[in-house]
Amino acid sequence: MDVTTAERAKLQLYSYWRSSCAHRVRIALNLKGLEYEYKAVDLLKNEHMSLDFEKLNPIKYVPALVDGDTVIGDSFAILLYLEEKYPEHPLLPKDLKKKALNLQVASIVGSSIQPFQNTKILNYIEEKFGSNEKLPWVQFYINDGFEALEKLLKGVAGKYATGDEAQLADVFLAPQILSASWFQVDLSRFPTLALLNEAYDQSSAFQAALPLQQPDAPSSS
Ligand SMILES: N[C@@H](CCC(=O)N[C@@H](CS)C(=O)NCC(=O)O)C(=O)O
Repeated sequence: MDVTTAERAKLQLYSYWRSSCAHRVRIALNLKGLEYEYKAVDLLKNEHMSLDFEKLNPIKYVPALVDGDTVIGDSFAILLYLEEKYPEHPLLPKDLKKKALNLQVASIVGSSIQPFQNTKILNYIEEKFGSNEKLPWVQFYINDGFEALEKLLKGVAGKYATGDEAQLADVFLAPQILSASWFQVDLSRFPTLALLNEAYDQSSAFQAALPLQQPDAPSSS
């Protein structure tokens, strides 16, 4: 379905600058050339726990997307929605094998890496086992996931993860590789991922989605 410019103006993204899940959606919106209103949700002030935010996403996580009368919580659901409604710059290739690979990469990041580095779980680890256990915990899950991703993408990746266009896999990988650096993960162990990261650094759609470029990032407040 083609969508008019007036309808596009309705997009609102509830985001937190440092959230890797919101970062995914920002990249996709930029790749698709969709304008959106940035609605900052301060996780440090627990704004995601408010009753107002709960109406947007009952599980109380960012991101959430509002498109007219459609409200979607969860980055995966948002990305698949955007993909169907706004087909420009497709994130999923027609080739079934490549499509499955994109979904597999997205799922590894979204289900087998990122949930283990979430604030909620890190607070729990700290409370139960002490603050020293947090970093090795996160590093274990990132390294474990990155080993799988490296095996999957080695020899398959082009400029981007599954070819020469940025697709869903890249939308998930770029924020995860960035947050791995926050947790001092050594990317040189993963040469394919390191090369992809260089491509992300050179893309304006990826650059504009970076945490420090967001209106709620500390340097811009
Ligand atoms: N599966 C969800 C996960 C969302 C999620 O974990 N969001 C994080 C930021 S990346 C969050 O809101 N964390 C708040 C908390 O842990 O309390 C998605 O992909 O949107």
